Amino acid sequence: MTSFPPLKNDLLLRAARCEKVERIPVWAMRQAGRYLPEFREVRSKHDFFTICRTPELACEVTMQPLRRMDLDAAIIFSDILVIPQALGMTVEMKPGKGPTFPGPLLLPEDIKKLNTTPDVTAELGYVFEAITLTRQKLEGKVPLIGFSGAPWTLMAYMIEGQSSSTFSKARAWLYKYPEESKSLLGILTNVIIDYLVGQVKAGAQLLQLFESHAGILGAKTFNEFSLPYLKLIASKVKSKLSDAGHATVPMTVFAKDAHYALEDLVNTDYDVIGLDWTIDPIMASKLASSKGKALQGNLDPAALYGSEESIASLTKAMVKQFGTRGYIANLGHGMYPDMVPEHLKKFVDAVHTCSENSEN
Ligand SMILES: Cc1c2[nH]c(c1CCC(=O)O)Cc1[nH]c(c(CCC(=O)O)c1C)Cc1[nH]c(c(CCC(=O)O)c1C)Cc1[nH]c(c(CCC(=O)O)c1C)C2
Repeated sequence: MTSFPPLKNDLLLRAARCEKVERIPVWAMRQAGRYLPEFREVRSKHDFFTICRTPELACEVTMQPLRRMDLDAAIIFSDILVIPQALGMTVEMKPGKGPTFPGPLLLPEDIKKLNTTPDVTAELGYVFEAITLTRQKLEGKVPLIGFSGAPWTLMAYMIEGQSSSTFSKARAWLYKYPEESKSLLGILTNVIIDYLVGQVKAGAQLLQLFESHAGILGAKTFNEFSLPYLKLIASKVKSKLSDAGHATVPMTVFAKDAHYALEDLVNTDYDVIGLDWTIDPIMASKLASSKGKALQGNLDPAALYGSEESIASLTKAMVKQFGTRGYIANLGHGMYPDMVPEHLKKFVDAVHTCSENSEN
């Protein structure tokens, strides 16, 4: 096992375990990326997936936001779509269009064309290397978050072939081919489990699952095609790490727009439930605290388009609603590319100022 510099700021990990904190930890989804001029500079010289596949470049862009603001976590620079690539699919990142699959899954027979049991270290070892390098480079400043897309969200892109407001092709599979859909979700689940275990062994200190397209499912389809796989991932990642004699790490599930599933998610093995901005903090806090779960979120990212004064007052109001125990401040979704870094800094500073010395 690689040894790393000791962690100097463990606020995120303590909050994730609902332990006492001196102040509330804060980070932002998509904190590394296109809204930062220094990222655009790197991106102007390299293809998106080349950055992901080159540990020095991935490490550099992971560190960029930390140089600008007092974030309490780093998140490894990568993308959820590296898993479809590991299964043998081609994914291109087209500027202005986002991810594109030239050969999406059209019919269940296409599943047979996938490499359904990839050697995760051979295919995704570059992510593990980037994590190990970044842990060294962080020098224990803050914890490093690893992540993966959740099975349904990955399946949605693999069938749709690109982003979509309805993902109607992917949703059609759930009704036309329910059994084949479950078999694809099972294939993805197995790969995700090994991928996340590998990330922890490489140095990730918390794991986040992005079920970014939970909102296009309903309560019934979520219960059938998302929740069972999310549950399996949390329990298996933890048991596999324990069986390997490795310490487990806290796990966060972010099922965007799955307001209908909050109670179910609180009853899983995830330690932290990520909330989008449509969820009422007080209602969510009552649910989560009764089960000893932490919450993460949930300022509307669009609030960062407002004035610095309004960012500070909205942040203060949000922190007051969530309380200080078992809470990680974040946005309710990722940064948008046209945002100004100074406004994210204002959000981060506002969390610090209004939560310092909070005792509970
Ligand atoms: C965690 C993460 C992701 N992508 C990137 C990161 C690392 C950066 C960070 O968080 O700091 C870099 C990351 N990923 C991408 C970019 C921009 C690409 C470029 O530079 O051209 C960056 C910086 C490309 C990408 N990749 C994806 C999209 C969204 C497409 C859609 O709207 O449907 C896009 C635009 C898929 C994707 N990728 C990711 C998600 C889950 C989070 C979310 O819901 O936003 C999703 C859905 C996760």
